Amino acid sequence: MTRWESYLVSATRVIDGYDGTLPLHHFLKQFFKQNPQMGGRDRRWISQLVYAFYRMGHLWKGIMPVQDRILSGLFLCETQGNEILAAFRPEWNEQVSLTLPEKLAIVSFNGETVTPAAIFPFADELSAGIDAAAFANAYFVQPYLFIRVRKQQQQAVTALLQEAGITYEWRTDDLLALPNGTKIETLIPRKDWYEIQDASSRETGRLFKPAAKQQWWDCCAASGGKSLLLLDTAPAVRLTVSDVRSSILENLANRFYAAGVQFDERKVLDLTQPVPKGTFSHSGFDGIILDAPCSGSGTWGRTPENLYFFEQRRIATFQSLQQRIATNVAPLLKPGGALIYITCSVFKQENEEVVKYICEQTGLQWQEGGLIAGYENGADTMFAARLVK
Ligand SMILES: C[S@@+](CC[C@H](N)C(=O)[O-])C[C@H]1O[C@@H](n2cnc3c(N)ncnc32)[C@H](O)[C@@H]1O
Repeated sequence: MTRWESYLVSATRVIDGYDGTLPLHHFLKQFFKQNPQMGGRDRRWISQLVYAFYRMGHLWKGIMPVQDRILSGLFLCETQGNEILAAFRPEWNEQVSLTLPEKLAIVSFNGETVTPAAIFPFADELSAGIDAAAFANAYFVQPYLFIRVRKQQQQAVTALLQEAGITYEWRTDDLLALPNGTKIETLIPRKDWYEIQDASSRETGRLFKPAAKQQWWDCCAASGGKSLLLLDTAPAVRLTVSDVRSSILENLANRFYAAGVQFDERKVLDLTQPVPKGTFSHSGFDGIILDAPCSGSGTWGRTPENLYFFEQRRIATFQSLQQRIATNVAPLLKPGGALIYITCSVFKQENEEVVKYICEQTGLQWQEGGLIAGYENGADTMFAARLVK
C-alpha cells in the first residue's frame, strides 16, 4: 500500500469509528495515541482528510462512499495541488486552483451537482440577513485564527510575527487575523499581551458601552472571553462572574491571573432557576452579559463535525434554555441598565426570537445590535443585541 493509500484508509477508520459525542480533535488525539507509529506528517494528513470529509456537511451524507467524500471535500477545500489529489484524482489536482463556484460545478454524484441546501439543510431556520448559499459555501474555507492584542503590545506582536515570517492582517487596531493552526502560544510567550478571540466575538464588545465604576455581571462567563473584553475596554468596571460549571470558573480565574485583571465576585449559579435573594453583595447591575449556551452553529466552520451530526429538533431545546436564563437574570438589571444577549448561533429561534420573547416577558427594549455575519470574512457568525430597561 502506498503512503497516500494508507492515509485514506486511516482517515476512513477514524470516520467509521467517530459518532460525534467527543469533539473531533479530541477523538483524533485518542486515535493517534493508539497509533504511535504515525509521525507528525501522517497525523497532519489524516486530520486534514477527516476534516475535509466533515466540511461537506450533509452533502450526500450516508450515500456517497467515504473515500469519495473525503476526496471531494479535499478538492473543494484546498487551493493548491497536493499528493493525495495527484494520486487519486489527477484531473482535480489540475483544477484545484479554480474558484470555489467553479469547483462546486465540477463535483457531482449520481448525476447530481452540489447545492448549498444539500450542504446545510437548515436554511429555513437561519436568522434574517444570512445569505444561505454564501453561508453553506463558507464551510469549504477554513476560518482564521484571531487574536485581540492589548493596546500597548501591538508593535511588539507585529515584530514577533514578522520575525517568524507569519502572514498576518490587522483587521482593526487591536484584532489580528492569522492562518488557522498558527502556534500562537509559542510565537508570543507573554500571555498578558493578547487573548485568542474571534473577530465576531470581539465585535460584540461594541454593544457593552460600560462606564467606570459600574457594576456588571457576566452571567454565563465560561472561561471569561467576554469578561476580559469588558475589562480591557473599561478597567474600572466592577465585575461579577458566574457559570453553572465551577471547573470552568477555575479556568477563568487562571486566565484573569495571566492577564493581570480581577473580578469582584464569583458565583456558581444554575440560571434555569430564579436567582435567590441575597446572592450578590449589592442590589442590581448596570450591565449583564448573557452569552448564552447555544447550538454553536455560527462556529461550525471550525468544528464541521457538529454540522454533520446536528439534529434540527435540538434548536428548540436551546431556545427554551435561553428563554429561562434570560427571564431569570433580567430582574437583576437596574433601571436604565443594559442586557447584552449574545449567541454564536445562526438560527433565528435562538437569536431574534429569543430577543422578542425577552422584550415581551420583561419589558426590556431592543436598542441595537443583531447579526454579526462572520462567514463573510473568515470568522464565526454571531448574534448580539443590546436590550435596555
Ligand atoms: C457560550 S458559553 C459562554 C462563553 C463565554 N462568555 C466566553 O466569552 O468565553 C455559555 C456558558 O453558559 C454556561 N451555562 C449553561 N447552562 C447554564 C445554566 N443553566 N446556568 C448558568 N450558566 C449556564 C455554560 O457552562 C457555558 O460556559
